[in-house]
Amino acid sequence: MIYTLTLNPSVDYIVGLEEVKLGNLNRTNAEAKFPGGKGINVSRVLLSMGVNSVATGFVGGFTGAYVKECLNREGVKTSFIEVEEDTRINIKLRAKEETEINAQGPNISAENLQDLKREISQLGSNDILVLAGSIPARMPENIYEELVTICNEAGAEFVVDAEGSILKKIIGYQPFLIKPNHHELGQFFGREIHTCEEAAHYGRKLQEMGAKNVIVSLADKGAVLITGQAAFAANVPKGEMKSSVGAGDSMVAAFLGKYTSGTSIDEAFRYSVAAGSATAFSIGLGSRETAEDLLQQIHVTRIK
Ligand SMILES: Nc1ncnc2c1ncn2[C@@H]1O[C@H](COP(=O)(O)OP(=O)(O)OP(=O)(O)O)[C@@H](O)[C@H]1O
Ligand SMILES: O=P(O)(O)OC[C@@]1(O)O[C@H](CO)[C@@H](O)[C@@H]1O
Repeated sequence: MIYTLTLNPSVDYIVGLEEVKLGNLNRTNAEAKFPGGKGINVSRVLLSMGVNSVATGFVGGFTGAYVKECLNREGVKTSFIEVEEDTRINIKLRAKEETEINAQGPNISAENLQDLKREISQLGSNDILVLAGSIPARMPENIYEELVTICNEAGAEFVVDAEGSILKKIIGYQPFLIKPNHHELGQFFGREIHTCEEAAHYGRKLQEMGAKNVIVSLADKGAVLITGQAAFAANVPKGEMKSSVGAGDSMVAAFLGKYTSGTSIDEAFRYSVAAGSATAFSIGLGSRETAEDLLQQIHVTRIK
């Protein structure tokens, strides 16, 4: 079974404006809200592909109830731990540029944390845990290391989709997959990365440091996959960019969903790019139909 862990879920409030005028009253011309958080997005995309998963993490208050209710209504299985404070609301401004304001998240008590660790220690060798997104502000900073250690002890594979500073801490624990974007990869190595060739070079270093598979996304410039045996590059399809929120999560979901269903690794990668772009071309997560329509435009080439 695939489990997704979102330590810091959110209600994503997406608002459209012509222009953001700082220091003024701004009125929106469109708005939408979704259950958010990286692991939750992974579970929702998996479901759209017909792949079951269990979404776990901490939810609380009216916003937490909203997140849980939306997921349950869609059919995503959940096993959340209830916390006292409200799940955060993240604001995504869609004007000429995208601007995101992500909140810190609720307090997580020592008891909440113990419950989570107990849940993860129950995983087994047929399970994969996707740990994704930020750590709520008042949680221990080494929480990802603690959780992936429990995963390793339980014999479960794990995937991490989080900022470069978190990747640095967990890379040696041999994640099955990590998916930095080119900025995060650049932060990791203290340099700028602009091309698929550079991404493949530095992605290979992450694979040598412990990651079994590395996908580096470069937004509209393409993506690369580095495995123990080979490296592949893909172009991205053309389309109207609507909101990139969740595009990276869609890639993780589609790669895992396809690969664990027996699809070859390069084809799973091609599908992952299609799912990423389907989301980039949608408000909210892209549908399976949109991803499948885009597939034909995507070509994967072996580069090593
Ligand atoms: N302008 C674009 N045109 C086509 N596809 C895009 C575009 N921007 C993003 N994508 C798709 O989304 C994927 C992920 O984009 P990106 O590299 O920005 O990752 P990310 O920063 O992790 O995403 P997120 O915005 O979810 O954090 C890309 O590999 C691509 O498939
Ligand atoms: O603050 P974090 O946890 O880093 O990111 C949270 C978030 O921006 O990530 C998702 C998109 O990837 C959104 O649904 C959500 O609002």
